[in-house]
Amino acid sequence: MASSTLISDTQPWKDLKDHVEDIKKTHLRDLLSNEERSKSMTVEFDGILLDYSRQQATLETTEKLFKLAEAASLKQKINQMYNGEHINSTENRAVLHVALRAPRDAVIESDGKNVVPDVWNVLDKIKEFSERVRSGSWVGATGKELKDVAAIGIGGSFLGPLFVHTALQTEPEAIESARGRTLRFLANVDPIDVAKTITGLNPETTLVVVVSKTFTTAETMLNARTLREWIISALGPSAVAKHMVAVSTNLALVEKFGIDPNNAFAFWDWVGGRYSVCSAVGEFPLSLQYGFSVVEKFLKGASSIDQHMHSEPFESNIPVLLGLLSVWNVSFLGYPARAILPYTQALEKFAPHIQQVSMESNGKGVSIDGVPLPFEAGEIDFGEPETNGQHSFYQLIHQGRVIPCDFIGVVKSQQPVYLKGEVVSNHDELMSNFFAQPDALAYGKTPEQLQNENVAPHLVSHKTFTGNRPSVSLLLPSLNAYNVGQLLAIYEHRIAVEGFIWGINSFDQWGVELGKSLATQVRKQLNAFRTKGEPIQGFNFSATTMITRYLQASADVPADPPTTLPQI
Ligand SMILES: O=P(O)(O)OC[C@H]1O[C@](O)(CO)[C@@H](O)[C@@H]1O
Repeated sequence: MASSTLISDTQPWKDLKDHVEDIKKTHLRDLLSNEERSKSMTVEFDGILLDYSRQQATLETTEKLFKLAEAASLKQKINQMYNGEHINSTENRAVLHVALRAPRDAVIESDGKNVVPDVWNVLDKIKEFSERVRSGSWVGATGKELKDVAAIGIGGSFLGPLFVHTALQTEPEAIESARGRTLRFLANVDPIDVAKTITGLNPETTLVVVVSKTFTTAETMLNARTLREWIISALGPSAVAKHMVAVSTNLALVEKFGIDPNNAFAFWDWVGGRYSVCSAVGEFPLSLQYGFSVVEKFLKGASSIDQHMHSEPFESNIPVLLGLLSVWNVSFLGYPARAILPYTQALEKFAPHIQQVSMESNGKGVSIDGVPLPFEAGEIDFGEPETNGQHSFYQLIHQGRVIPCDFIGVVKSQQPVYLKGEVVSNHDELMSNFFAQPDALAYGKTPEQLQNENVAPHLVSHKTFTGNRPSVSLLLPSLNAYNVGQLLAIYEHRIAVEGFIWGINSFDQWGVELGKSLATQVRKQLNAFRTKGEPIQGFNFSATTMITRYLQASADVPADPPTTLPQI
């Protein structure tokens, strides 16, 4: 274990700690009356507007945060990431998701090799293969076109692609290019998810894409074997070659599974699972559904933010500002959560994706050198598309705990609706809430205001809003593939910035291992009980009782059952 300095031991960290007292004396109501301050807290880049004037921060706070960035060597760490250094030190890997969306002529090196040509070889192969499937020149075992895709994968091999797919499903250009096609995702090992995925699909017209970086993830491999059985039982074993393809870094295991490695799409160990949506993990299924040209726009949007993140001074660098402010909220103001509130249904799956990117990256208890952190790192992320959340958890956000909020709005709706005679269009109605909520949180409502409104005295405290609740607002010009790419990259980089400041490794995930290995022990015992009647042993009283109860109550499950697939 090394003994490098923790960021909390540095003077800028201590200065910020002291500064909290000054900030506690302020109220957003007053801070927002300073127009100069507000003006300097808006940033615009490539059509995106960030307004962070509703943060509990003054210009002094941001100055101090920039000093903290300096103490954390933020610039050097960003450069190390872009230069392909092995910043994921516990796995001895580079972190180069930026190379996945770099222009064809860019040079990004990892271990002395420019990786961009490899990236584009795979992208070209994705383009070529998806065009063959989409044009009907690659057909299934019975000669029928493959109109439907079932992508099997979990975690980073699922959440990012699902978020992008959901965002594009209602986008006019994407709708046109996806006409007549279906893309579904199978993630959960729960057989109900298998049933939901294959319901209404015909094996004859379905292409199954197995997406797994390692090709060993228990859930994904069982689901892959299940859909292989679904194909084989309908079309025979030889159909697998036509109906199953893969995305993985482990091409040897792909072949062992029975998928022709020529029909596999590679990526590399320098792509973290949760940062892999721009690799074949997302690009291949999305390209099958929407065509490569749509996917390429998504990559270009992400690339634009990559360049901004790399070269823009911190004062106007959107991901850096967002990252620093998150650290301020979590580590100094003591707000452990963050609500992600997109005012567009198309971003329905954005918060679930960011939950993994953020919580798997920054949910760490030790520094990158293995030193226990004397402060909390990471955020609890949650969110809903609005205005649904307003009718669900906003009560707590307004009058209960303080939860810093990300308001994400879009200028032009993907699907505008105008009704003659209505006061505003449907999108204006939605956006009225986007503009109102941040101020409601910031200003609140005082007892004096309520008294002036003649509110009954016994209700005044119930109707009081303390305000002073921080948020940031991001306004996107529209939500096409390009903007979706921008949004993804902003959050990926913001989360990396937070980790760089906290001095943790945001690119490993050892915390997911323990539960997996305990499940392996349970799996063995379930099998031993069902096949040989062996008693449950090696667990504590609680687990033994629960497992035994489960097994006894499902004793009708045969020891060696015939293959059974969902019947819906
Ligand atoms: O792509 P794979 O190797 O199947 O892994 C899936 C997911 O499992 C994890 O390792 C742990 O949940 C994630 O980091 C990863 O995205």
